[in-house]
Amino acid sequence: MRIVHLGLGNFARAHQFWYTEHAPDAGDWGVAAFTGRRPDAADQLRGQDGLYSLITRGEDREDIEVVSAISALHASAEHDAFLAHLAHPDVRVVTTTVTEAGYLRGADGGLHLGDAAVAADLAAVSHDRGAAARTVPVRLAAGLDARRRAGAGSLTVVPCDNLSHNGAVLARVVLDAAEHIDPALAEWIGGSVSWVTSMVDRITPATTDQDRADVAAARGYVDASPVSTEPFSEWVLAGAFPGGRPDWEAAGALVVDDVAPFEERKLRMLNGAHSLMAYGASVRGHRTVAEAIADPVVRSWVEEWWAATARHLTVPTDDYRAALLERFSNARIQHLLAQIAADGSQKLPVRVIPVVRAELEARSAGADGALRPVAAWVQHLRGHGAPVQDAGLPESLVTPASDLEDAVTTVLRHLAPDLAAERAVVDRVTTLAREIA
Ligand SMILES: NC(=O)c1ccc[n+]([C@@H]2O[C@H](COP(=O)([O-])OP(=O)(O)OC[C@H]3O[C@@H](n4cnc5c(N)ncnc54)[C@H](O)[C@@H]3O)[C@@H](O)[C@H]2O)c1
Ligand SMILES: O=P(O)(O)OC[C@@H](O)[C@@H](O)[C@H](O)[C@H](O)CO
Repeated sequence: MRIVHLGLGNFARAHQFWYTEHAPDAGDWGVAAFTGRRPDAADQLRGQDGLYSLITRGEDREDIEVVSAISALHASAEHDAFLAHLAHPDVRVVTTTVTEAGYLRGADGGLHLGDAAVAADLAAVSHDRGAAARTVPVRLAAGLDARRRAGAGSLTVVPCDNLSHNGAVLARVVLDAAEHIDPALAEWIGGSVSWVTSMVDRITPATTDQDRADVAAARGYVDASPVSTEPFSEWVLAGAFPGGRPDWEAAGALVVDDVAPFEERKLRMLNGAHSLMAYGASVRGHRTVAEAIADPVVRSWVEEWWAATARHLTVPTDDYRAALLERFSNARIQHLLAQIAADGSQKLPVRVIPVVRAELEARSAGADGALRPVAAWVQHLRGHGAPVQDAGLPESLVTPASDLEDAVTTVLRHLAPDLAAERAVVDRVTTLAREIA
């Protein structure tokens, strides 16, 4: 085993594990996969030796393949096993898919020291290096400490969540944790750990009973935990791998000097449109992305959002937009808006607000395409459409004011205080919110 993965979810199984499976040197690697929080995913896959069926659903054909990249399965609570893997010199790469919320950043981008779980983990690990830690930044810092003490050598960490500059983001929170535990650990990490930034893309919904039934019907075996995904897949990485890596490029990954232009386009155009639909289209009674994009009103909102984002990107967007429309319209992918709606407080500030600012700066009259996702989020927080699931939501936004304009002001104050002070912006968001619900 030479890769350790944190956050055994569907996306890792459709994406990073798939690339590892299809690398020509796959046999030299193998993944020790840990769940992010609950043990369920490991329990389910243990019953089938880590094997699972990947269903690729295109508009007009479906394929099923069995992926065998997982070599060991662990629940997140198996902290001793995590420390042992990280202390082993064979392990060269750590990957993560723990959602945006799992990085536990504070307002300044550093580790959220005020978070109760972070504080408890730091206290425990500072006192006893082997103590169980639950939060990702402290788990990783503790694992790196085990590696340092074992003299197991350098390591590369590759975050695979939808976050801009995810390598730097993860480095910062882990280094903050390390500094707190032992400044010498932070110094060792600075010299021995490489943080790779990666842009990941493959639409992968949660598993349904239909997925299980489809595998049983097509293959004649029971898979408790298949994954269904789309044919499209992209992985763009930048950074050093001093200890080596699978030949992911041979499986289609792209290694570049700068991920930023790919990342910005994807996060804004794809994930931004997803967020807009999750909040705005669920209010109109739609359940899935395919249903939402088939609604001409929603489609016009998405087109307007794309036009706003495209005006401020440095890479071409025409083909990308056309491909996105096709991907969103793939009705065989049952991507639930309620799933995408989670954790908006982590997403809007990075996906939507920069576009709002750029639009307001560039076009003094109106910026509806960029402001609509904010208006839709306000209505979501007020109880319209998909249910709110957002552990990081600040107290002030849990129950926004019943008066719409007051709610808009409160939300804007949180997202961009300067904009909350601009009458024209508050009025426009209020009008757009009224049109949505
Ligand atoms: N599903 C997709 O289409 C897709 C595509 C690109 C990127 N991603 C990225 O992958 C992430 C996971 O998506 P998924 O489809 O695998 O979801 P999933 O629900 O199947 O898995 C989520 C994983 O994250 C872990 N997790 C959740 N919150 C955590 C926390 N606070 N701390 C530690 N671990 C935590 C869970 O335990 C689980 O292992 C997304 O949030 C996104 O950043 C997903
Ligand atoms: O939780 P998010 O918003 O980061 O992601 C939800 C979906 O937009 C996301 O999973 C996309 O399907 C994915 O990013 C496609 O590559």
